[in-house]
Amino acid sequence: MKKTKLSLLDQINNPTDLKKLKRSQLPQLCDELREFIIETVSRHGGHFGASLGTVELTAALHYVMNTPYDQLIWDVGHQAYGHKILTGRRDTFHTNRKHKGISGFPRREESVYDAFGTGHSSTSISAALGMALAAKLSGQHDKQHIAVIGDGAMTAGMAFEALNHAGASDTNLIVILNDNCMSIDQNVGALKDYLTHLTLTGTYNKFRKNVGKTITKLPLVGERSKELLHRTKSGIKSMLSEQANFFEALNLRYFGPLDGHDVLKLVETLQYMRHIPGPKLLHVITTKGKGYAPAEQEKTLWHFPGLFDKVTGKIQKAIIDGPQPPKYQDVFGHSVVELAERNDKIVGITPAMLSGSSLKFMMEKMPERTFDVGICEQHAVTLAAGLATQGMTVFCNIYSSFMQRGYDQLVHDVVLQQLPVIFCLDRGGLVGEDGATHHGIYDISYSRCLPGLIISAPMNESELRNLMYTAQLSGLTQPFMIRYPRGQGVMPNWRTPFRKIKIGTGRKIREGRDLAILSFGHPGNFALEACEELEADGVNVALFDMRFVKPIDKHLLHHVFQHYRQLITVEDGTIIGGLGSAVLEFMAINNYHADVRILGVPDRIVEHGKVTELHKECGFDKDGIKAVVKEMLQQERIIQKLVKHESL
Ligand SMILES: Cc1ncc(C[n+]2csc(CCOP(=O)(O)OP(=O)(O)O)c2C)c(N)n1
Ligand SMILES: CC(=O)[C@@H](O)[C@H](O)COP(=O)(O)O
Ligand SMILES: [Mg+2]
Repeated sequence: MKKTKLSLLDQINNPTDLKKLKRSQLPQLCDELREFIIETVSRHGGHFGASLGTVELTAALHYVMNTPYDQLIWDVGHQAYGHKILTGRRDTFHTNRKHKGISGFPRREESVYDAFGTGHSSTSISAALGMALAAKLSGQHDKQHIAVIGDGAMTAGMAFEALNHAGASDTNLIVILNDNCMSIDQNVGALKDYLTHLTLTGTYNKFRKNVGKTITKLPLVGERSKELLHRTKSGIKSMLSEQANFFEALNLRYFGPLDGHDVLKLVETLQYMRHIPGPKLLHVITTKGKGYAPAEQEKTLWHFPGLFDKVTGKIQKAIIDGPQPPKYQDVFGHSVVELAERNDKIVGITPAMLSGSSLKFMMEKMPERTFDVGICEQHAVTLAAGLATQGMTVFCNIYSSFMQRGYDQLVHDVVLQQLPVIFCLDRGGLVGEDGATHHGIYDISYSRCLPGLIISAPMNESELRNLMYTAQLSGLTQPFMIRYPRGQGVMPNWRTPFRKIKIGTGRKIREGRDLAILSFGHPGNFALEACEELEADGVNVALFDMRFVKPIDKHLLHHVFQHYRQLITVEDGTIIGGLGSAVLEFMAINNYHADVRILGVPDRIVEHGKVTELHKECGFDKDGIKAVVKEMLQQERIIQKLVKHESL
């Protein structure tokens, strides 16, 4: 049987194999790598456009650099599929983001080639600089440290903090700025405009590089020639560019802008750069979704398209009968527009998640009152605080895990000044395939300890609307947090009339005799299903939706502890410091005694997988709740029998 010729990609199980290729073979390798990513993501899902945009850069980096000795860090990491495939994970790549499969982001524990775990943006330069300083202190002067960071990730404060330090540290650091003019949505801000200017006035750099090459051909006589070289170039720089290059102003040697899809040019440039000491920045221009027309044309949609037909470019839509409940994010997005249409003090803020949060609806309708601030959560929070001091009603929408980035601003700028900012924390709870970096499971804990912060979670879409409506009513004098999960709610007919909710009140969902469940947010629906199924087995369980974890409904808790000996709390968040802890605190303070089980996310790192798999794994899905009810009641029966026996 004719043996099919192995493709180049099939021959590459690590970068050592890659280095065996002739340079002239690299363009073909890139074509094969791009096709492999398209094929696999079309069938298995995952982030898409970003990895297509870095195919050539990935191949060039692993061809030139001595990975894993040289440290290579991928910022955000959603663009590292090519890196994973070339570093020994080609044959497991189909398990990407799947339960017990490889992660969708670089992970140190997954591969020696993953120098640093990423997932939240803008950490790469700091991490690479840390590694570079360690190498310098250990005398590893030949070691390279490369941070690949996008133009979106470069807008974050910590990227600038790192650049500020890098420019003052004489280390072997290469920052590669992958500039595709995109974040998830269009990139925003003055830096984006500057990079465009830099790209358009590329003359300076090309000319400087040619001058540089000519001079370096002169017989180098040590420092004298280097000094001459540097003086000549700085003279040229001031002559050619009316403004100094921003990065050079911070003392990073700037190279570029370079065509980020010209793999041979990238190889040549990286080889040249790796021999130049000190911090450097290579500015490459790429196209997000490169090589797959639909992804090049609709970059935001193809950032994360889901499954698709790679031939037709048709994205698969789940076919489910009957009316479907909306995504919570869309309920937020449409409801904030409804509220803003009747309250002109309302403004909206998102740190670079315009589409993800659905604040895009408000941007479309009232752009002058909607602010996409870039990947700048810290700035978003304090911007909101500033707006609130002037009487604006601010809906600041930040994914729960990304809010971790703005925690000090929440404490210092909002809570300590008791400013009435409304924080809508989307992706509150386990998120699924994005995994540990993106699970929004600490927000209940990290906010419950803050004085004067109202913390709420809707059980469904109608409740979300009512909480949003209540929060924006005039007279709010405290910060107000509303957290809700990724994905759909439970109400196809969700556009219910706004209704004011009394802050700090829970609500009884169903009566019960044997045991009471206290839920917070969307998991109340899992508990309701469990109660209804248990009813069929003659088990009669009460359900209360707490709705607020701060201020907690003390009246309701007194009622529950006075009528039930067994309680279960359910929340989509860590069990440390969440609703369950609040209930136990109340029980102790008021000297009640009951058998309380706390269901939620256990105190360990929860990886990636379908969100239903993770709910099951953590034990707070419908079946998990049912099992705990039965076990508790069984235990109660045994205790009752023992007590009865002893009394005879
Ligand atoms: C702290 C943080 N905020 C927001 C995000 C969500 N996010 C993931 S990728 C991305 C855009 C990144 O843009 P860029 O760095 O330019 O990479 P590109 O997708 O263009 O390759 C954003 C906002 C994140 N991962 N981390
Ligand atoms: C890479 C990244 O951080 C974002 O793309 C994130 O994965 C978006 O999450 P959602 O899909 O929940 O909007
Ligand atoms: Mg970008």
